[in-house]
Amino acid sequence: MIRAYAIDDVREAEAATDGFGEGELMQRAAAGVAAVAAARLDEQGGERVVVLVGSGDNGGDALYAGAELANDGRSVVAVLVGSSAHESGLEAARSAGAVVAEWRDGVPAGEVVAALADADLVLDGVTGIGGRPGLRPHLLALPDLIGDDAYVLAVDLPSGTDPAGLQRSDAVYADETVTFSFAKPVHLMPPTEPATGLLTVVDIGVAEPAVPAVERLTHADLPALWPVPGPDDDKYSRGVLGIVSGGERYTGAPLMNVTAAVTAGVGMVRYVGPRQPTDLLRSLVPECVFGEGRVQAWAIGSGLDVEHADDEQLRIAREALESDLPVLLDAGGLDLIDESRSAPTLLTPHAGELLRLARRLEVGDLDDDAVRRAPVSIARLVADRLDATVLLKGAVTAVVPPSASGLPVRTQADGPSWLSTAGSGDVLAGLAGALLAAGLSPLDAGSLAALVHGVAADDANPGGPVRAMDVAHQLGRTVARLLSR
Ligand SMILES: NC(=O)C1=CN([C@@H]2O[C@H](COP(=O)(O)OP(=O)(O)OC[C@H]3O[C@@H](n4cnc5c(N)ncnc54)[C@H](O)[C@@H]3O)[C@@H](O)[C@H]2O)[C@@H](O)CC1
Ligand SMILES: Nc1ncnc2c1ncn2[C@@H]1O[C@H](COP(=O)(O)OP(=O)(O)O)[C@@H](O)[C@H]1O
Repeated sequence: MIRAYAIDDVREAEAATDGFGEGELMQRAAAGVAAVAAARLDEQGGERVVVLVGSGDNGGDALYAGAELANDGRSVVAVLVGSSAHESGLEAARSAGAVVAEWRDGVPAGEVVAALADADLVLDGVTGIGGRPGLRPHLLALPDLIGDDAYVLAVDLPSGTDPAGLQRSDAVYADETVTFSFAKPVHLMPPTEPATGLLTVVDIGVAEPAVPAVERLTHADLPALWPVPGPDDDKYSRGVLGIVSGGERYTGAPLMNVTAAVTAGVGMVRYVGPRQPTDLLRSLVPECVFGEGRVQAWAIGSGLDVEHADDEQLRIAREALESDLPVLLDAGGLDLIDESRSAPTLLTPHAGELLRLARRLEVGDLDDDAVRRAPVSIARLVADRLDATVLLKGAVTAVVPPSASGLPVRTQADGPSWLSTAGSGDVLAGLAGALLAAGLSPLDAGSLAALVHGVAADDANPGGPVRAMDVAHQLGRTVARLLSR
């Protein structure tokens, strides 16, 4: 498990660390950054370094790291971009032979433009965990001034990104980010992770705070969470999943749901739907059984058009929502909920579905861009209103439990972009539903399903396009591979 901690808790942990007062932590941080920078320069055979220096301690780290690189004989230009700069760091960089330039406002001088264009490595120390989201107006041009061949190494976080990872903003996009002692939310959250690049954690001796704000499952977490059957299990004890999905119009969604659940090893699937998808399932997924019966969880809504749905589907879906069984609601099924349930509930919208749901629930005054700007915050508003866990799909999928649970957000970024293809959300719903039926909590079922779904997409066709049905067919082999690690 990768864990990231809220910024206030990070500050508290730093303040409680021995040596905090004497700037010792900054020296350790700078030494870690300099070591990574030197390694990357050696790998590329480069030696021209530009250090971007903001007004806070992040700029101090970058200056001391720049001083070490200059002492090692690299050519270093320190560009001061804030209203002030860390004094002793600046002194160290100057004494080591770094050239110091200023770009505090307006357009940069020619020497700054040339240094950025020619740099082999840009050390980004404009903002750290004390930064406000966004780049100052004069720095908006910065990303375009950095040469295409430069390796951008961010100190603690890519400048401009929201340290809490909640808001999307203008930012530097790094190839790699060196952070200290443990991850911060910015490195794992949907709007900010893409700017982080490779994440390298350097231990500077700060102890991990007690409670994480964000978690990420890794492959190594799967064996402890995956429901592996024992000799006393039968199909009922392993979990029966009821699926209400599809219709005469969307006949494919039930095929993806059911195939995914069956391939992932559910005890049994009972499908409820009209004639055509039922006939298709009878011939294509013979393991499936049909009609009502006892289940341990429901997955409702993939390819379900509530306005034109078959009466029996709607009746059973409504009864499921009133029951004390776990329910997953996907796609059209999200139209069926408007108040909290007493049983575990997992909602699996993509961004458009989340916006529609949030507007229907009137959780805030939301413009069209609201979910793109602050995805996890909107998911949280819905989670709190419905006392449900919201799994917001995307390149970085966030599984957001209600605040009252006290549980951290989980985010997963395991799938290739090839996974953004029609039907892949239906596969995820069947897979997560199978895990709910096996007794996992919405947070575990959602995050584990997102992990396996993403890894299976890559396993199905490494490095190339993948169709949703191939992801569904791959799930069992991927689970076996991860269990045998
Ligand atoms: N506190 C500690 O013990 C340690 C801190 N370290 C470093 O210190 C950093 C935190 O330092 P600070 O609290 O000074 O925070 P920052 O370095 O993020 O600087 C905050 C200052 O930057 C300016 N600023 C804020 N938002 C800005 C924006 N969007 N654009 C331009 N300038 C902006 C403001 O003047 C603000 O006061 C960490 O990220 C890490 O790099 C490390 O030295 C390790 C130890
Ligand atoms: N750029 C991306 N990289 C990786 N995975 C992605 C990306 N975009 C979307 N996904 C994943 O693809 C799936 C798409 O689901 P969804 O939009 O519901 O599709 P559908 O409704 O067609 O089944 C989700 O699991 C989502 O997390």
